Amino acid sequence: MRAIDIRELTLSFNGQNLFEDFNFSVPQSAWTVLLGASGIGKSTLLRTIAGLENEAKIQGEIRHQGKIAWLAQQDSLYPWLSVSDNVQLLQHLTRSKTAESVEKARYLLSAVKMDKHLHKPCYQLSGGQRQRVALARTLMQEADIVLMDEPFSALDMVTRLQLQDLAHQLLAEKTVLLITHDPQEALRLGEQIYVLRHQPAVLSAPIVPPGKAPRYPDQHLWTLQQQLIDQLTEAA
Ligand SMILES: Nc1ncnc2c1ncn2[C@@H]1O[C@H](COP(=O)(O)OP(=O)(O)OP(=O)(O)O)[C@@H](O)[C@H]1O
Repeated sequence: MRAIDIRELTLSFNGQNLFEDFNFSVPQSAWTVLLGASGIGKSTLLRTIAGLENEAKIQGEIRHQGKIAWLAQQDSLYPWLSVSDNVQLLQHLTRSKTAESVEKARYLLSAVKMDKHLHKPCYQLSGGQRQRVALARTLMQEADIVLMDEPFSALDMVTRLQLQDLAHQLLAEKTVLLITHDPQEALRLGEQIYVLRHQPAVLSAPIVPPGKAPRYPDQHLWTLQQQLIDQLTEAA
């Protein structure tokens, strides 16, 4: 089953086609990863899928099954709101917090190991802690599809590995489309990995790493990583 289906997408800014007759589909309940050179159009594609791209000229068909949530590199938490209220942002903004939503936020914050910080304002958190809260907020939305735009890229390596594992565990049933610049992250988490190249953008053949995610580097993954790096280098 396809969760996202893009047919014959042509998308341009100021007459320049980033995508032309572009076809792409994302299977349900799996992690699909997109890599590609800076400026190729990855974030634009994600915004287009989410219906948030207002400035491009867009033709073609974009379908998705179910509700979409978004997790980005810039966590967009409200710095002066508490951790708990950031997770209940919708309820906070619409003044519809209930005992149930408070409990659910607490449960999700415990899942991301942030329940000790429920009442802290978010400006007091580290980058890794903020991304944990952002992940809990994404989970609070109970979306079927999670679009991730480099959510771990600003983190140190150890925190990044921890959050990759956590996100993978907590989003196991979801359809995830992840954008990253990191071939190793792609190979750790992806069930299918594509590289976007050229302008207008063209998709590579999918790379399907063996075994279950999250994976740990072995000889075969190193070889696949080199393959991805070669494709990215060729595209640069
Ligand atoms: N609103 C806009 N108006 C004009 N051009 C835009 C607009 N948004 C994006 N672009 C251009 O579209 C191209 C693709 O941008 P996009 O952010 O999608 O790239 P990307 O692959 O996500 O890059 P990066 O990896 O650096 O984040 C870039 O050349 C960018 O300048």
